[in-house]
Amino acid sequence: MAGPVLELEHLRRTFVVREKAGRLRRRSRTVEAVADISLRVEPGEAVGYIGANGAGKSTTIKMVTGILVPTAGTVRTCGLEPVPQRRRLAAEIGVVFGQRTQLWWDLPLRDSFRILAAIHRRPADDAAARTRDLVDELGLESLLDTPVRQLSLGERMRGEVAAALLHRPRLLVLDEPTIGLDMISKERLRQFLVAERARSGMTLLLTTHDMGDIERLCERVLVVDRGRVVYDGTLPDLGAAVALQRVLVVDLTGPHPPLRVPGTEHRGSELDGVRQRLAFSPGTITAAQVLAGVSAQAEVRDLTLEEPAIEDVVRTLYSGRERATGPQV
Ligand SMILES: Nc1ncnc2c1ncn2[C@@H]1O[C@H](COP(=O)(O)OP(=O)(O)OP(=O)(O)O)[C@@H](O)[C@H]1O
Repeated sequence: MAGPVLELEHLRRTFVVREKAGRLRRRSRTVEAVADISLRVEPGEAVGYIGANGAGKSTTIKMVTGILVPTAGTVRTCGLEPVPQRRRLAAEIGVVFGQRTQLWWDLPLRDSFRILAAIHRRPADDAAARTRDLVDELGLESLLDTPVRQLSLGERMRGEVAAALLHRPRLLVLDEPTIGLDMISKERLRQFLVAERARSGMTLLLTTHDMGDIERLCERVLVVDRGRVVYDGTLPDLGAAVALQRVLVVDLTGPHPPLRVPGTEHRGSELDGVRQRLAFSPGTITAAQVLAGVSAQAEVRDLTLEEPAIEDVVRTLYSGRERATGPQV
């Protein structure tokens, strides 16, 4: 089908909350979760939808997937109106909420897949072949007979992603898919998603607080703040706009004066310099070069690399806009 996968025009959603205003009185307050969002996503795009807590991401996702009715504006997902055409939409999209499950808690994974294939009315042989492929690619074979409640978080998330893709949706919506996962599980899921996109050409919409997810999976980034899109572009351009920095944390074998490595900024020492933090911009110098610079001066016992926090990205971006154009209200 031609046309955009997502088309949002002046989308708005408010909530009325009742709160205490004295001992007996209560008053209503309107929360503007999504203030005014317009955007288009074309087939095959991979879009990261990021922002601080409470920025309006989940509310947008809920309107896009037909869980919430907009207060104003329009939303079309795969050419459909999500709420009135929810059944047709279910055939076009797959959704994974990192904090919720679409699997049957007490049933073995295998049975959840069977039920979902039946719900989507897939022909038996097609459903079996598709399930086999996904089980294979996501390494779920040995888990098929395990009840979902006994799976680890990483295993369950792989099951959730398989369940969302069984009916070959055109759009996969992932809301915090890697939350709480260890590095290995995150990487495994990301690798699968990269490969699956290359195979199927599906469109991806992803919310996350993990910049690693964005880096690996998304070509386009939308930053939302207080219910509005404040940035729409590539991650490298976002990095240039807010000088996204990473921090290399090194533990040395003994006390050491502050390290001076060209191209980095010393961000502090602890325990007489046993632990030191060096900030750098990945566009200017690589982590390996920073490490080489440190190793030339001191013996490194351990190291970690800190990704920039999305909250910092948004804060920097927003304060930059306020300085440049005045507050956006
Ligand atoms: N059902 C609701 N009733 C009242 N207020 C709500 C409701 N859902 C969301 N909100 C409010 O709307 C705002 C946006 O919430 P939303 O969940 O969309 O943010 P988010 O960007 O997804 O945040 P997070 O990263 O924490 O998940 C918040 O202030 C939230 O408290």
